[in-house]
This record gives sequence, C-alpha cells and structure tokens, in this order.
Amino acid sequence: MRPFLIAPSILSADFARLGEDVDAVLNAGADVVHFDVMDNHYVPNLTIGPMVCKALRDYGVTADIDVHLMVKPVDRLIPDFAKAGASIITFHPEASEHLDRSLQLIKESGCKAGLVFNPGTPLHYLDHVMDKLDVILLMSVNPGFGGQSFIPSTLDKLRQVRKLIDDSGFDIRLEVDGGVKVDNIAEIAAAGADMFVAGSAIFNKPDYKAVIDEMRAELASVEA
Ligand SMILES: O=C(CO)[C@@H](O)[C@H](O)COP(=O)(O)O
Ligand SMILES: [Fe+2]
Repeated sequence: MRPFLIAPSILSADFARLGEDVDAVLNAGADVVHFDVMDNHYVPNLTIGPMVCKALRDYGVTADIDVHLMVKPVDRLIPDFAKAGASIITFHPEASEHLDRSLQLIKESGCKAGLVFNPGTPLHYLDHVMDKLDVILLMSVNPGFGGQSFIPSTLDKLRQVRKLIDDSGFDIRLEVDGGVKVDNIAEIAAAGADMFVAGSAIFNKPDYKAVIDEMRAELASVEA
C-alpha cells in the first residue's frame, strides 16, 4: 500500500484566519488540505467555494487541495475549482446526472478524480468507472457537519472496497472522512484506508503537531 496521508478538514479551521490556520496545520505535518464544499441543497449546510480555494493558493498554499463536493448539480463547479487550484475533486455519485461525464470533466480539467460514498450509498456506482478513479472516499458519517461520531459499519465497507481496489489493479487511494481520531485511526487503516480526513480531531486541539504525531504513531503500528 502507498504511504498514509493525513488530510485535515478545514471545515473545523478558523475561517477568520484561514490562510494562517492552513499553514499551521501543514507545518505541523499534514499532507493534504481537505476542502469541504456544501451547498445547502445536497447537504443541509453552506460553506465555501472556488474563491476561497483560489485565495489559499494566492496566500501561498502549495500542498494538494482535496475538494470534497457536497453539491448538486456537480458539473458546473468542476472547471471553477480546477481553475482555482484544486488538486483532487471528489463528488457524490447520486448527485450527478451523468457519472462518467463528471469524472471525465474532472480529468480533462487536469485534476485527480474521485467518488464519495455516504454510509448508506451502495457501491454499485463503482461498476464501469474504476479505470477513471484516482480516489474512492468512504464517508464514515452522514455528510454536512464536522464533529460527528465514526459509524462503525464503515470498517466492513472499507474492507470491501480495499479488496475491489486490490483486485482491480488500478492505482486508487482509499480515503475515509468523518469521526477519524487518534484512538480509531489504526483500526481504520487496518481495514484498508490509506488517506485520512480529520477535522475536529486536529483543529479543536491547541497543538496540531501533537495530534498529527500521535496519528502517525498509531499508523506506524499498522504499517509494521
Ligand atoms: O465532509 C465532511 C462532513 O460532511 C468532513 O470532511 C468533516 O468536516 C470531517 O469532520 P470531522 O468528523 O473529522 O470533525
Ligand atoms: Fe469532507
């Protein structure tokens, strides 16, 4: 498996000083910036759009930005986020009228592409599109809010998707999002995830480096 990646969700960052907070978490050892886009339509919350992504790039953020689209419709935001500096764009398959078209649009825009599965979303959306995926993201909470508890049935789903990826032979990251903490990250990694979104677990603590170091120590026990 590839090296584990820690992706803090900036949903729990301090929006009044976002650039500084993102710099702080990257300097603390985070790998990727997870950027949650909510539209008050597909999910019951409203967050940030391409202008904020561009502002982070203009501020000097060079790390990968992982844009998690919780929006419906999907397609018209894809080129805007690509222009704004997104590295990865993921979306929820049931929010797209034309799954294959949305994936192609992301790739043509020069970004990595991924599908996101809510806890209750079936995996059959993966049929016929595995060759177009760079990331599969399993939600371990229902989308819309940070600070929720990890849903344990996600572990079985992770094991299923890990097998699908390994059997496919494609180079696809398995990302998990929601309720990831120091005390469950090892179990989640053992179930097959290799990219970990964590919002409240990191940003709600005063010392980001201490939390990320603890997460890496837990992950090291799985790698060994
Ligand atoms: O996409 C979402 C929520 O919809 C996530 O990215 C959350 O922001 C993760 O927050 P925590 O559960 O880690 O606090
Ligand atoms: Fe997310």
